[in-house]
Amino acid sequence: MSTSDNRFSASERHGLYRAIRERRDVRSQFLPDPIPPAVLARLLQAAHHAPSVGFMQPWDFVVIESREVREAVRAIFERENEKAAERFSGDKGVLYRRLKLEGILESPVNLCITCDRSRGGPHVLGRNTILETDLFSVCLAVQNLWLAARAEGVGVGWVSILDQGELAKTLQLPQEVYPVAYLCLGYVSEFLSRPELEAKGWRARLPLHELVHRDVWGQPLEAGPLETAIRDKGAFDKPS
Ligand SMILES: Cc1cc2c(cc1C)N(C[C@H](O)[C@H](O)[C@H](O)COP(=O)(O)O)c1[nH]c(=O)[nH]c(=O)c1N2
Repeated sequence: MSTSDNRFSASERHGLYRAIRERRDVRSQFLPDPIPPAVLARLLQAAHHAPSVGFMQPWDFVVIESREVREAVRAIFERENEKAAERFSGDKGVLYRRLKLEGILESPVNLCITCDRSRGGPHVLGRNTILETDLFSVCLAVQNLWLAARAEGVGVGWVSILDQGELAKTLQLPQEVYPVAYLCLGYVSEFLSRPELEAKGWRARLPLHELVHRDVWGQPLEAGPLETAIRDKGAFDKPS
């Protein structure tokens, strides 16, 4: 049996890597067109198939279409964003204030993915030592949904400039349920070819080879096949 017997076909692999490469955080390009229920259901299924600590599946999905609720969340954003802007001074502050960092009202659907920290009882397999693993699991659900959405042509924007207590109150979350991700979803006029924060000069993608260490932190990868392959960006853009 060859090592590649379990591989996806070339076109399936291309599709998966394409979704990873071309997934974007969307804020400005939302169209008002509704997302058909079958499409939204597939995205929720993708999220629900994420790995989770002890198979805890700690997530719930609050699907928000109500204008009133979205306006309340938008007001929380406005307050928090004003505070955030004050943390950046000079040119950075000017640039920050120019950035659009949410599409709460422009997108047709908002989705809050939560973590029920009490699900499955007090002792969850795998969560005894690292308590945050339930929150990590919810982040994986978010990423599954984000990638599936890209494949469906649906844009997703994560809004984290929110006071979590106020958000929980607005969404009437129970005490033990924590709002991990507030997402804006909708079809888009375009997916930008690179991160908007990079295009607008906020921050660039770091070179991967500088982030890969050998055996212990700080020990760079020596020149060799792995280092060469990592530097060959084309291999990721066009996987064989
Ligand atoms: C946990 C978390 C929280 C946020 C984000 C992401 C994640 C993972 N991002 C999106 C973020 O800015 C974006 O992913 C990067 O700029 C990279 O761009 P692409 O996602 O590749 O388009 C984000 N974007 C934004 O405009 N407002 C926000 O509040 C947040 N919050």
